[in-house]
Amino acid sequence: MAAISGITSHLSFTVLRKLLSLPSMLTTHFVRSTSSQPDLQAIRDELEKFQGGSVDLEMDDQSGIAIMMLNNPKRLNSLTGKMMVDMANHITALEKWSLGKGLVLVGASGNFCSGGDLTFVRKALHYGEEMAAFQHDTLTRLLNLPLVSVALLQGHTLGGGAELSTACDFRVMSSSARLGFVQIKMGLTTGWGATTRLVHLFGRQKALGLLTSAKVFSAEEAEKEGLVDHVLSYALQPEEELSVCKNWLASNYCGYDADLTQAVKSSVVHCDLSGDLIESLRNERRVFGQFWGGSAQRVALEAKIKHK
Ligand SMILES: CC[C@H](C(=O)O)C(=O)SCCNC(=O)CCNC(=O)[C@H](O)C(C)(C)COP(=O)(O)OP(=O)(O)OC[C@H]1O[C@@H](n2cnc3c(N)ncnc32)[C@H](O)[C@@H]1OP(=O)(O)O
Repeated sequence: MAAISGITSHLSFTVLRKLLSLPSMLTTHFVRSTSSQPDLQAIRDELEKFQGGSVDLEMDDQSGIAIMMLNNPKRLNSLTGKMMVDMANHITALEKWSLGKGLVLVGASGNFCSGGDLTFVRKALHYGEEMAAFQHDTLTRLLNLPLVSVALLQGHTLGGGAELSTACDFRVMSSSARLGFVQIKMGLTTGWGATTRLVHLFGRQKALGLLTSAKVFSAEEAEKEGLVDHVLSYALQPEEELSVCKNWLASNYCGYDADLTQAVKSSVVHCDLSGDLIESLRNERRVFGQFWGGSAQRVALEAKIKHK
């Protein structure tokens, strides 16, 4: 959304926005359908019946970085209903993790995720909008976690797997991996919110191209298109790539106190969601006031840091 300066422009924008009743691009709360409010608890109970695989979470208080692993390797980590519920539960735990700074979303056995588990998909053809409602809520919460998140794309990242990758702040890709939004080839549009996130991430034209072409990108092509933030060296083995990705996250984006890292991410999310510059600046001032004169600032001043 183009930057708007000045109070008057802002007021006219706010009025225009209300007149056009433009929906905010992303919301902190699950986007409620006009027809009814999905009962997420009932959907959770139903999805849980579709067993297979798991999503596992390791939270390392020492480093402040958690690893969330999609664990259905015989089926290339495609997601069953039970795995969707596992992921939602882990995100609830991460929302409360006071020592958290970062999250790596990875698939087991050197493969990210090849989308919805087609056995689950075939059994749940009556349950599409409910599944989508649950996944929209989960992936919006994932994207808005007060942590810096990165998806490690190895092997195949297809369909819903590609959608999962858009619900992280960054994407790191293995040099031999492939990434594609193939839903249109499956007779579908996106079911887990990626259309909204792709337009927000890359703009309308690029989002439209990704979704209508169903192109499957190599790592080199994905990097050239700006779809991923870093491509790993060819020399690495799959098991080495997770450790390299965790170090990439730690050294680039999780080098400072957890409370500061969480405050910065939360302010970025607040601005992104509010679509109201005055409100966002008000929130930013409130957060700034929490740290000004605090211990971290006093230690930094004492250290006479030179930012060379
Ligand atoms: C909202 C979600 C969205 C939707 O529902 O609309 C979707 O994500 S739909 C699913 C989109 N994904 C796919 O269509 C991927 C289908 N699979 C493939 O294209 C290939 O498996 C590929 C390219 C990922 C890998 O091919 P390769 O030849 O290297 O391996 P295999 O095909 O032999 O796969 C190994 C093993 O994994 C099983 N598998 C792979 N993907 C899925 C999946 N999505 N669901 C369930 N099982 C999957 C595959 O069947 C093989 O198992 P096997 O027992 O040997 O048959």
